[in-house]
Amino acid sequence: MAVALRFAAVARDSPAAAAPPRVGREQQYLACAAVARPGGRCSRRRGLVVRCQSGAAAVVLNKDDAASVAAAAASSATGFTVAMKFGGSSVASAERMREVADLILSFPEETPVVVLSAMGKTTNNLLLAGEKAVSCGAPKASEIPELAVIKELHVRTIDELGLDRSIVSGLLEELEQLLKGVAMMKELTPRTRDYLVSFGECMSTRIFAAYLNKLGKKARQYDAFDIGFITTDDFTNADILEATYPAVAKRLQGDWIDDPAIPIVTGFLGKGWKSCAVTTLGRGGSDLTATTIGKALGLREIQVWKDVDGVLTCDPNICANAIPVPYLTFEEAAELAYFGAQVLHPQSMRPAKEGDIPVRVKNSYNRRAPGTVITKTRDLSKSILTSIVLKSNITMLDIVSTRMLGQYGFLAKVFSIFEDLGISVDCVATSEVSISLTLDPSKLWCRELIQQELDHVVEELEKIAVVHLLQHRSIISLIGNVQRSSLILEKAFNVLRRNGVNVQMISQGASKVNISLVVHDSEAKQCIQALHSAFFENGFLSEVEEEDLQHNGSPVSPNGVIYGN
Ligand SMILES: Nc1ncnc2c1ncn2[C@@H]1O[C@H](COP(=O)(O)OP(=O)(O)O)[C@@H](O)[C@H]1O
Ligand SMILES: N[C@@H](CC(=O)OP(=O)(O)O)C(=O)O
Repeated sequence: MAVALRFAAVARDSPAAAAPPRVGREQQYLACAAVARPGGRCSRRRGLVVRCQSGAAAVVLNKDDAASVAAAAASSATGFTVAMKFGGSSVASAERMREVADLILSFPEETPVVVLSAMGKTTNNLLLAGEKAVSCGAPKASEIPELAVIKELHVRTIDELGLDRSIVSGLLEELEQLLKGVAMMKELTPRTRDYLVSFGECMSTRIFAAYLNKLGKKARQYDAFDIGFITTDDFTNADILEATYPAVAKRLQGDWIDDPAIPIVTGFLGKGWKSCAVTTLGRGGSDLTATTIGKALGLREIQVWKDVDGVLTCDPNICANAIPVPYLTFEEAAELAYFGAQVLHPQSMRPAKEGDIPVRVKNSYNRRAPGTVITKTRDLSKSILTSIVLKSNITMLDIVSTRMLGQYGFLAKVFSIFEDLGISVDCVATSEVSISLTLDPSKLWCRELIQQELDHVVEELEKIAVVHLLQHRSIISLIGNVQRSSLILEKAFNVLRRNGVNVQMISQGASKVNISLVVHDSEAKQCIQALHSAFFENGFLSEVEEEDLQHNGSPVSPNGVIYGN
C-alpha cells in the first residue's frame, strides 16, 4: 500500500495535500485507513472505525474503495487530472508530434499523464522485420527494408524537431542487434516478438518527451515495464495484473512530488510477473495502458486521441457515411471493441468501468469535433441502434447431440472440451439437442486457430455429437438497445431478405446491448453497408421517434415507461 504511504507522508508535510481539493474529509480518512492496514486490508471487520497513522478515525468500506480513494487523494495532491493517449496515427511524424504537443499545451488547466503508441506503422514494420529476419540469414539482417524505414522515420523526426539523434541511436543499434540474433537463431518466439515491438513505443516516447522539454514544458519519459505495469506472461496478449495499480500510482506520484514533470508513458507494454520480460497487451493495447493509469491515479477523465471523430456508427473503411456516436456506456463500448471495432482495445473499458472514469474518444486531427463520451450509464430511452460491427473470418460449429432428447450434461460436455483445449467461444445459440457456436480465432487477435487445432476440436466433439465445421463466416454485431430487439430485428431482417442474405445463426447475449448475426464472409460487407444505410442514412431513427410520439404522445421506453409529458 505504498500509494497510501506516500499520501500519508504528503498529508503530514504539504498543506495542499492535507486538504486535497477533490476528496472530502471522509474520503481522506479512507485513504488513511489504507495506510493503517498495509495492503489496503482492514484486519478488523469491514465498516469498523480504525485509527490511522495521523490519529484520525477512519471507516473502511472495502478494500477497493480504500485503494481507489487513496489513489484519488494522492492524485489530487500531485495534481494529475487526465490521461491523454495518442495513437500511432496521432504521432506518425514530426509534424504530428508538434500538433500533439500544441494540443497538450492548449489545456494549461490540466496536468496530464500522456500515453503514446509507436509512430505510424512502426509496430507493423517491426513485426515484418522480425519475420524477415527469421529467414534472411544473419549477414542480411541489417539490410531488411523495414529496418531502414524505421531508422529513417525516427531519425528524420528527430532532425525535424531539432533534437539530438542520441535520443534513439542506442535503441536503433540494439534493434539491429536483436534482428541479427533472430536471424542467427532462425526463430522468432512470442517473447522475442514482444521485445522486438517494444522498440516502437520506447522510441516515440523518448522523442516526444525530449521535444516537450525543448519547448520548455518539463516532461519525463517512462517505460511502462519499469514503472509497475505487471502482467501475465502471455506474450503478445498479456493481461494487466491488480498489483499494477498501486505500483504505477506510487511511481508516478512519487516522482511528481520529488520533481514535477509531465509523464510520457509507453503504451502497449508491460512486464511479465514470472518472466520479468517485456510483454505486450495485444494490438491497440495503448488504450488499455491509458485506462489502467486512469484507474490507478483516480483521474477525472481518460482521453484517447485517434484519427477519427470518435467511435462511429460503423468502420469508416466499410461505410464511408459512418457518423460519430456521441455517447456510449462502458458495456456498449466493450461489446463493440470485443466484436471487432478496431477503434478501441477490447479490454480497455475494464479499468475505466471499475474506476468509474469517463473515457472520451477524440480526433487529434480535428480537435473541435466533440468525440464520443463513454460512461457507466446513459439515457437509452430514445436509443435504438448505436453501431454496427464486423468480425470476419470466423469459424462456426454446428453440434448436434447423438443422444436422446432431454439428455442432461450435453452442454457441459461440449464446453468442457473447449475449456480443455483452451479455445474461447464468442457467440452461442442452443436448442434441446443442438448447439451452434462461433470460435474466437485467438484469445483475441494474436493466435490464429490453425487447422490442426480445429481438427482436434472436431475429433473430440464427434465422440458425443454430429459436428459441422463452417469456416469463412462473419459476425455482424448490432450494438444498441436490445430492449427494442423486435424493432431492430424486423428492420435488419427486412434489409437482409431484400439483399438475398440468409442468416446462419442469431445470438442475443445477456449484456442487452448486442445482437449478433452470422453470415458468410463473402456477403458480410454488402450486408453491413445495406444495414447502415437502412438504420442511419435514411431517417429511420427519427421516423421511429416520430412514431413513438404519435402512438403514445411521448417517446416510449421499451419497458413501457413514458418519458417527457
Ligand atoms: N466503429 C468505428 N469507429 C471509429 N473507428 C473505427 C471503427 N471501426 C474501425 N475503426 C478504425 O479504427 C481506427 C482508429 O483506431 P486505431 O487505428 O487503433 O487508432 P490509433 O492508432 O490512433 O489509436 C480508425 O481510423 C478507423 O479506421
Ligand atoms: N503500437 C501498438 C499499440 C497501439 O495501441 O497502437 P495504436 O494506438 O496505434 O492502435 C499497435 O500498433 O498495436
